[in-house]
Amino acid sequence: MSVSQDPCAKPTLLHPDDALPKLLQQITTLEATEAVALTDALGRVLAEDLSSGIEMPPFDNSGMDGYAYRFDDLPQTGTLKLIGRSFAGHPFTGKFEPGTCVRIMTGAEVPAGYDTVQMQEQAQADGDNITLEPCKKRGENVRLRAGELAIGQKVLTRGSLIRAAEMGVIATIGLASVRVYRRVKVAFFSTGDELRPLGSELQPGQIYDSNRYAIKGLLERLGVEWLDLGVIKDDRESIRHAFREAASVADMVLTSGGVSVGEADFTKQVLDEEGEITFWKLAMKPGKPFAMGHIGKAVFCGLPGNPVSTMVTFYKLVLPLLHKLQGMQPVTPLQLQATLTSPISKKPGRVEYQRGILSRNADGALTVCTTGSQDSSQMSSMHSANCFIVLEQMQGSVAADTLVTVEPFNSVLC
Ligand SMILES: Nc1nc2c(c(=O)[nH]1)N[C@H]1C(S)=C(S)[C@@H](COP(=O)(O)OP(=O)(O)OC[C@H]3O[C@@H](n4cnc5c(N)ncnc54)[C@H](O)[C@@H]3O)O[C@H]1N2
Ligand code: MOO
Repeated sequence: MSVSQDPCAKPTLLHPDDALPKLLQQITTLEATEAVALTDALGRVLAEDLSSGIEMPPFDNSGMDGYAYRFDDLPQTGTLKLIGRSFAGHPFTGKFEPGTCVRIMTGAEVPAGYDTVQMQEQAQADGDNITLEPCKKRGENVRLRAGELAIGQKVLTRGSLIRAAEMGVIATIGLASVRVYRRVKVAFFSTGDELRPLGSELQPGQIYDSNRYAIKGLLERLGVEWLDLGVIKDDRESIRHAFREAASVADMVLTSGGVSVGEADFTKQVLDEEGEITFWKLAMKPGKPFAMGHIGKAVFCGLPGNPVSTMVTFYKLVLPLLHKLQGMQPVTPLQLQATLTSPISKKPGRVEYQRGILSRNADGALTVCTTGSQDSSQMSSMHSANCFIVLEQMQGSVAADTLVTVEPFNSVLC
């Protein structure tokens, strides 16, 4: 039995994995950088390599609340004489003496001469006489000076996204400010005479403009600066005006709708006149009519109007472009294998990013099912998903119990 081909697939259309490097070649990272206080750096991209100017930890310190002692003094003695205390921020000021110990707290400096810490649960105190269960090895419960970082050791590289962990790393080495790339500016608008603002009453043939809100959500998650130009009528001059305004302020102009072949699909046509379309259509579903180019100094990305196509092309194509524009190191999506719990219907021809729900079954194995109808007009299929099920270009339908590739959503979509 012959398998019918996806009628939207053409042999000339590129696989998204082959298209992406070509799209990325058209992106030049922003040159401008700025110094920001660490408190304002979350979500920004580091524009410099960072090396540590200090040793971390800066002194030998205890990993437990207990007693610091010299390893060689036990087990011969068993009982040691307590001669002082070392608390975090209040080091012991006395001098080491053989056969003694010092009461010590977690993070407090291990005084010179002592090399091991026994936790207090393994100790018995009788006044100043401390009987310790000997530690198994020298250095137990001691965090050595420079054990984590030496002076000059690189801690973060240029292009790192500053998340909570990087905030912590930067603070660890004592930097109150860092140099980051300036924020990318993105202007976006929706096109379509059928689109109505939220809160208005729908007349026959009209729908609400949902894509602009999804795009705004994606851009906010990314931490870029954005300008929402609203809904633009399916009219050449209105679209032309919107393009000019967007390109005058933004590094990237994003549109939704009007990139297919319909008679009112003016986005691509106007951009052809005002700038240049350098790429159009690829072998992916949803998202085939994605267009890219430039207008003035701004990069142009034309997202297909079907709501799911808008979100998927943003996530799979625009996101890596924005990452490069803002200087971020490329991110390779995490892919896992999971067992499909119900069959999937697919025609060979395009790579499909079906919306999936990834979970673990009672045996702890990863399983996945689709969110139901995969029509690209149904935004709700994105809402209930937590991953894409990635089905390769020439693959046909997939039976239940087959292992499939899944890509869990990252924080931009979650
Ligand atoms: N003859 C062909 N028709 C279509 C093709 C094709 O190759 N040949 N491609 C189909 C594919 S695939 C897609 S995806 C869509 C993309 O079309 P456009 O980018 O031109 O988008 P529109 O025609 O303007 O709208 C498509 C669809 O999406 C709804 N829409 C548009 N904008 C919004 C919005 N902001 N919020 C909510 N919904 C929106 C619009 O009402 C349409 O239903 O073309 C196929 N057609
Ligand atoms: O690619 Mo369209 O995005 O199939 O709906």
